[in-house]
Amino acid sequence: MNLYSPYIEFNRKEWAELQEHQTTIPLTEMELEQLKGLNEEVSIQEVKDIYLPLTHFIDLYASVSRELNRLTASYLKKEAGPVPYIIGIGGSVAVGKSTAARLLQALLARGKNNPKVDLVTTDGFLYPNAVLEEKGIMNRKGFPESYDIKSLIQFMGDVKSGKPEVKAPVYSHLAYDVIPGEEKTISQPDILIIEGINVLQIKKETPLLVSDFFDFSIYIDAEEQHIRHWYIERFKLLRNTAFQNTESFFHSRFANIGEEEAVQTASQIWQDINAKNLHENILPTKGRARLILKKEADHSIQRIQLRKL
Ligand SMILES: Nc1ncnc2c1ncn2[C@@H]1O[C@H](COP(=O)(O)OP(=O)(O)O)[C@@H](O)[C@H]1O
Ligand SMILES: CC(C)(COP(=O)(O)O)[C@@H](O)C(=O)NCCC(=O)O
Repeated sequence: MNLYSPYIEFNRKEWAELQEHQTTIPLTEMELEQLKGLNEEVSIQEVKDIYLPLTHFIDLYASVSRELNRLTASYLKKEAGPVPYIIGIGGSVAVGKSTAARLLQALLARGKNNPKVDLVTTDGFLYPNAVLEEKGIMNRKGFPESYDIKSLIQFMGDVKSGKPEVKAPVYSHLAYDVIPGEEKTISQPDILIIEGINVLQIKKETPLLVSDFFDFSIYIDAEEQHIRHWYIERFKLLRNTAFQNTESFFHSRFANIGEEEAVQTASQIWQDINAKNLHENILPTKGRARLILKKEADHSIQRIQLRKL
């Protein structure tokens, strides 16, 4: 290992072995099966080797952060109030952010004192399709200009300040749009996970960045060829499920297309929109994450990089 690298690097085996020194009771077989139901995609081995050590590591950081908040309040003689520990998860479209976020939420909620763990995705802060159409940027959904970044920053500030009830708009992959009037209420969680392709981006128009509110950040990385394949597979899955729903934005266009045409369509959308966004706006944010999880073709995480500070 390069002693002067900004990262501490682990291969899968080294990371999994961190778990052996844990005193916390490991997941029971029944809990693992329950998690499988929640995250049918992630293998139990992946939970044991990667996500359990990650959960314990984040737990450690969160408990030190809580102690620092307590000591600060005591020194300043000011009651700090509840300050959520905020974890950001970034990475490409279809790299596995929401799958990892759901699993991490379930595992962290099992921690000492059963912390309240909420999960929000930045998709909800996309402008509605009507606005994207009006701005002529429907083909740039997911690019920085397609988000109401000021509302997202306001949301982050309200949550971090411990406001009792903070509302986040909700995006539907079925409708392919923000759901009018639908909101998710965040009520002083102990931990908030916020996942999205833009969580580590630097925007010049806002004095603060989304990541200024983070206590920890993760970038899920993979070779583009793998992510493209995962995107196409997800599109095919959606075609056979969500797109069959007449409510789906894509129903009329994609519900009855053949497999070959579905692959061609997904490949074109990937190339024209998501790959361009990955190169221009998402991959450049990888170095800002505290932890980089590198996936291989089968979604298994084989390399973990922890930025020293
Ligand atoms: N660990 C995993 N094992 C197997 N499949 C996965 C895993 N993580 C994600 N996937 C699959 O990859 C695709 C993209 O995952 P998703 O969580 O939707 O990505 P994102 O939220 O980054 O867009 C989905 O079809 C999902 O089922
Ligand atoms: C809404 C999204 C920007 C969010 O990305 P994700 O949650 O998939 O990481 C993306 O799924 C998307 O819709 N991109 C536009 C091009 C496309 O239809 O894939």
